[in-house]
Amino acid sequence: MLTISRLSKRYANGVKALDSVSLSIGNGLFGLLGPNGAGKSTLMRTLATLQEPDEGEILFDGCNILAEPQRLRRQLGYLPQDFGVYPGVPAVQLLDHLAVLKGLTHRGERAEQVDALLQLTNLYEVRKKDVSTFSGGMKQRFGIAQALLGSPRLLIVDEPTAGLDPEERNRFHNLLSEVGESVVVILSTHIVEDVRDLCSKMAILAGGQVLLEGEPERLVEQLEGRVWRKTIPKTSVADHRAAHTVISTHLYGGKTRIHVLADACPDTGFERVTPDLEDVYFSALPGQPQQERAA
Ligand SMILES: Nc1ncnc2c1ncn2[C@@H]1O[C@H](COP(=O)(O)OP(=O)(O)OP(=O)(O)O)[C@@H](O)[C@H]1O
Repeated sequence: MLTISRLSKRYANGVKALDSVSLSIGNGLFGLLGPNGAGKSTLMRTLATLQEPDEGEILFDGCNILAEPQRLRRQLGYLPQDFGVYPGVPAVQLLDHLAVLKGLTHRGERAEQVDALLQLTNLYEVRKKDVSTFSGGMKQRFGIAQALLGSPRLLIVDEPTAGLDPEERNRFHNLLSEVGESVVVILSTHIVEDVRDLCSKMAILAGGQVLLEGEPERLVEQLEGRVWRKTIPKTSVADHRAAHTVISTHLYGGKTRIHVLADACPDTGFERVTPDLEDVYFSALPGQPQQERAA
């Protein structure tokens, strides 16, 4: 169990990246969803003990990780948003090197674990290839392999699917959900589908604050019957925003579709739709209704 209490962080330039964040995270996959600049990476780096908060407390299975970072590091796997690889080094060799850095000193055990992780991430066939030549998806799978070295109990993955094509994202999702059966996984993302497909618990972070927290299905249920859709000319978007609680706009077949939150039919031409997690996400965000849904 990971318990985060009143975590705050202000950078030297005055930006308050975390503003009294409190969360309780149990086993399974936890999705931390938020737009760019929400504070997700700051929170991930803080949990990974790479930077310190100004205030707050983090307990992992009762251990205060800010006071004893080394205890957490022994149980931690971390896939940062950007990670570099040494050029000219085959995957198997790089993974072995990272395993040594992670404290796997027994050569035989290390080789066994490196092979098993290359198999798990479907990279065994390309293990002799230079990691710097890998595609984005292969690199991310390699990133998960290195994060799983040493059998961590807490796995932190920061925006792992950004830039992946649908097939690779799907493959990555399958891999994460397999891994999530045995460890606590925190997945930070700005992609709603990542959370919808994978996570049994989630929180929405924006402006350094937790706006909403719960089970995705329950959160969607709370919007049941209250989301309305209309296709409108682009020129009347502003009028609709002035008149209704527009939670999102998106283009569909070249036309503008809006989603509106209302307890009863807002106006002529609206049809009730089954809410989805994007509706939850956009209705929770401050600054709406400027949000644009992905098509
Ligand atoms: N080292 C830093 N110094 C100053 N400001 C920073 C620093 N790192 C992040 N910030 C600012 O803190 C806020 C939160 O950034 P953070 O990277 O944690 O958000 P994020 O949700 O991960 O966003 P993204 O998806 O764009 O990475 C942003 O306004 C960002 O510009």
